[in-house]
Amino acid sequence: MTERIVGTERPESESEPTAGDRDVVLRGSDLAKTYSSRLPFGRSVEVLTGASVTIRRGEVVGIVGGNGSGKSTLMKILVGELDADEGTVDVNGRVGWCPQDELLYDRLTVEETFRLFGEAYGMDPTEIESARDRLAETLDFEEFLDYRIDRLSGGNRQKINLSIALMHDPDVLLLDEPYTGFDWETYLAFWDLTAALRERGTAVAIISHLINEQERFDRILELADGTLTDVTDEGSSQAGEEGVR
Ligand SMILES: Nc1ncnc2c1ncn2[C@@H]1O[C@H](COP(=O)(O)OP(=O)(O)OP(=O)(O)O)[C@@H](O)[C@H]1O
Repeated sequence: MTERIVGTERPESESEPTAGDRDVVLRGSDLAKTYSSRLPFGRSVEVLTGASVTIRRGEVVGIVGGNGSGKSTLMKILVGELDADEGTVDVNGRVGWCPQDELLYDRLTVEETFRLFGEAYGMDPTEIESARDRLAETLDFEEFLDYRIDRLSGGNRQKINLSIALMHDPDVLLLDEPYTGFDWETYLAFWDLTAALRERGTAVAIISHLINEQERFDRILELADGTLTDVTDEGSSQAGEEGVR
């Protein structure tokens, strides 16, 4: 089971945090994960073998890797949805999480969806309304607020999925393939939103196959063979090989 340390308290044995450490909002250290087969002669899948990642306030980090390299597994461990076999996750602040598979309920309207998740986050009705209206304006879904989720297009569902992860103003936002299905204008609006979050000190980690504009990221990490490597300066040489374009 992953050891999760939430908040600013650190084990007594560790030395005082440095100024750089105080900016750390999320840290995964030496994470290992193998999916065991339930079948007697089935194959186990060793996905993470000691992956470490540190995410600091106000940075935008891209996480790339081939299909099946373990990006979603890593994200699920970082947000606490899945336990690692080994390693620790250290969280300092509120986490927002936008998974690849939407967490939306088909029969609710967009408005009801905001209310449901807002209440779960402990927000009051005024805070919920103002977050909803701000995000609806930025991502341009104001006209769909009274639509049921199952009546929305894929791109609009994805906008709501992203907004739900954002509405409680998290300190670190983890996004798994966030712009799949976005049209170009929404893609640009997404980056405006990310720039505004970054400006406010929110950290944003984005899993994507498609990193076609590297300058939008402060760092790019590649997940391969179970570990993460910083490839920020060699991104272009990875093109075509690992999906960094
Ligand atoms: N619940 C599970 N049980 C068994 N194996 C799993 C499970 N979830 C994922 N896997 C396997 O673990 C490996 C990593 O999967 P994961 O979804 O984390 O990769 P990914 O990099 O996010 O892939 P993609 O880019 O295709 O979305 C894959 O081989 C996958 O088949």
